[in-house]
Amino acid sequence: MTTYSGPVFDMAVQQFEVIADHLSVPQDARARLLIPKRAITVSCPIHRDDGTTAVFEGYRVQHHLTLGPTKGGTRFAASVDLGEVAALAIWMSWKCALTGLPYGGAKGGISVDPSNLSRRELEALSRRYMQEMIPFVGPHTDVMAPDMGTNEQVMAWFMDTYSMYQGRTVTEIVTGKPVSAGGTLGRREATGRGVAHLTRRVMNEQGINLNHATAAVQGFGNVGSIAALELHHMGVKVIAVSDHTGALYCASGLNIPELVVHAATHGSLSGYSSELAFDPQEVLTLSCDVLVPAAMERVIDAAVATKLRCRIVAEGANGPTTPEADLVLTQRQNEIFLIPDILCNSGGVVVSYFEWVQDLQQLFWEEEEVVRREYQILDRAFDRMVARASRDKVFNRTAAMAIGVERVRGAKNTRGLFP
Ligand SMILES: NC(=O)C1=CN([C@@H]2O[C@H](COP(=O)(O)OP(=O)(O)OC[C@H]3O[C@@H](n4cnc5c(N)ncnc54)[C@H](OP(=O)(O)O)[C@@H]3O)[C@@H](O)[C@H]2O)C=CC1
Ligand SMILES: O=C(O)CCC(=O)C(=O)O
Repeated sequence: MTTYSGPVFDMAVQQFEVIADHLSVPQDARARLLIPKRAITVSCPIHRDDGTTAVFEGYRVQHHLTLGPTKGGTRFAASVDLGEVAALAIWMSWKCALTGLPYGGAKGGISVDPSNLSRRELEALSRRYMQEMIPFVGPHTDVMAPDMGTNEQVMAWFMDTYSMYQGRTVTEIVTGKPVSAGGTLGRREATGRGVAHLTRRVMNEQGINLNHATAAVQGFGNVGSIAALELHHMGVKVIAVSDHTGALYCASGLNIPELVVHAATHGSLSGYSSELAFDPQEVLTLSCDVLVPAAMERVIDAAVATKLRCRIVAEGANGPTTPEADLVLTQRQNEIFLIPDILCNSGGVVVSYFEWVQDLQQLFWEEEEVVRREYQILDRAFDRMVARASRDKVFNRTAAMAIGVERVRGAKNTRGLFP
């Protein structure tokens, strides 16, 4: 029995069971690997601008502490609940283990639609959330970062709130901060950049000419917009993009640099062009070389997976593909190459790790070095996944997760029963 529930948590469990079966993990050892170590639920009251008081529920789940502090983003979205956050924390563990980072996984969030808050309300809520979390986080316990609905500014408020409590500046308490507040060069771009780097690698290995290739991107936030921009700079025609306000399509390729500026200025893709407007449902099943889901979980179900008309799925989002869709994609793996989320979007946490290391040492790197080291770690993890998939004759997600789960399991077994 567990306190966690919901479709996203169920999905994390289903995925884990596939890996546990593959690795022949005994039934009585599975809960120890899967069930999170700690879950914190807090209520965050704030004064609204109209003088009323509102209370928002916040969460933080720390999956395991076996390899070091826990690490993971903080999501502000209406969908957030304990089950979703727990699933995301579990996925962070496999991701950090796959890439060889000295972390367990964590994730947090507040059940709130941030677009309904003024900037003052957002600051009050961010500060209150961190204040409630102070007893449970720390640079060597649990280090937060951005995720959906949060950004560098929110991280700066988190860092400032924690630091005021400590009576000194503790930049290493969160990553994804602005460079002016102890952040690293290259973190804002890191996730999308990593998605594009791995996509280019697969295109090169599959003999797909980048200058003739097309891509469709769902989600135009931090991950989706940077992935689209990087692919555009590599010569790929990005023919469709979407956010929650709608989608845009242009067969000869969208002007991505202009769209990035539009989205930054207007807060969404809305209002860019009515002539290019397109059905958002169609973005995932467009005929293209690369599909980048970079928004929500569970958008590729079995029905969508059957209809996919791309050659590469580069999972920028966490958990965009359901286990039922994985069965379809396993059957279609000769046609469609999957770059699974825990590898594809891991550039974000890899550069967060660099930020934490730089903050601890107070020694800062050039952006070139950040990017070079990011790609080196991604390439190594990619090589390991491909070798494992070929050795065990399994789907890419199974191979990537098996490496992650195995590393956590190995560390737990070596340390003994209790960590
Ligand atoms: N930020 C990071 O470093 C990392 C993020 N991720 C994952 O990447 C995904 C995106 O995160 P991030 O880019 O940071 O989040 P953002 O909040 O910056 O952007 C999310 C984007 O998704 C869009 N969106 C939301 N719902 C829908 C929908 N139903 N259809 C189409 N678009 C939608 C949003 O639109 P709108 O703005 O209009 O609401 C926005 O463009 C998440 O799964 C996150 O967990 C993974 C690794 C690291
Ligand atoms: O940068 C980090 O620490 C975590 C990023 C994140 O939340 C993720 O990879 O899903």
